[in-house]
Amino acid sequence: MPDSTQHAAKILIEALPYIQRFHGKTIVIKYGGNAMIDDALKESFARDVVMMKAVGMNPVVVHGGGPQISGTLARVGKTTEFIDGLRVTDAETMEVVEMVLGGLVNKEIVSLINSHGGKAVGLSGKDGDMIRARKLSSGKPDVDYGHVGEVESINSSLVETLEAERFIPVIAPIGSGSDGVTYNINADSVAGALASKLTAEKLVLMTNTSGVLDKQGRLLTGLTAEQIDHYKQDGTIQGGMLPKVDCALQAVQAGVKTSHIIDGRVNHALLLEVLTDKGVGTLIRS
Ligand SMILES: Nc1ncnc2c1ncn2[C@@H]1O[C@H](COP(=O)(O)OP(=O)(O)O)[C@@H](O)[C@H]1O
Ligand SMILES: CC(=O)N[C@@H](CCC(=O)OP(=O)(O)O)C(=O)O
Repeated sequence: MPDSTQHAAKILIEALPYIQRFHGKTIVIKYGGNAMIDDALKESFARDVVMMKAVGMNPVVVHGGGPQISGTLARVGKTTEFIDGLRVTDAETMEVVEMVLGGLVNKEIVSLINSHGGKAVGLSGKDGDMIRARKLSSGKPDVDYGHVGEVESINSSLVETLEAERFIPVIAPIGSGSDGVTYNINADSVAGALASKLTAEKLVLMTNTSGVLDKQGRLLTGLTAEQIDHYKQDGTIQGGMLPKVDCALQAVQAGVKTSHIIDGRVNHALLLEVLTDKGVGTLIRS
């Protein structure tokens, strides 16, 4: 056998148990804005999602786009502020967030997946009344996040219908309040809540670090609830990593089998995580 055929056969043999184990199972993937760095990586992500669907898994994509929102705000001369990893969102910022996430970023991902042979459908949490949100309180008297929301409830019937028809849902993290107000929700939180609602097999959060790192920059390959608490208190975990570990933990506590924080800057990181036993990031257990 030529070397390349042997190599492909070896990969397939390694992947087979995972393909069987995850057949028909839902895997919620959070694709962070920081992992959408260049065209080659975006292509690799789209190929991985299509491949997962082709072998019988049900990938559901929730995307971010924080850097893309910040870029557009800067172009229109608007400053933006993050507190504990969340963007303080006034009414004008909310309009930009909805345009960038629900429009540009969502449709770019849908097009990429479709150009690789998938059948992606782009949605925001408003479609099918999927994400009911309420205003998020900062818990501090002097901090008002504005239009930042938290998930109140999820109606997953639209996602389930799409999955059953072999579509790949691609969801922008925007929700409506019962008061009709539009809310900007951190994409990690939406992915976690959706994974819990769907009792997904896995929640995979793709970001721009090799996983959760300790103070010396070493990868923490596994984290429990107690360790997360400890690393939050001593400041090891901060900023954008805070909503990530919180929702990853909530998801496993709600019945999702495993949550993973992985490096979206690595080619085919998603397939490596799902189809091999090479741990490529941080695994979070309840
Ligand atoms: N302990 C930690 N390990 C890794 N990254 C951390 C840690 N604490 C804070 N961070 C920060 O969290 C960032 C990831 O969050 P964020 O920028 O919101 O990414 P994304 O756009 O993928 O959601 C990392 O780039 C890093 O700056
Ligand atoms: C409330 C809040 O912070 N919302 C995020 C939504 C997008 C997001 O989560 O994007 P990433 O995953 O790329 O960071 C924001 O406005 O940036």
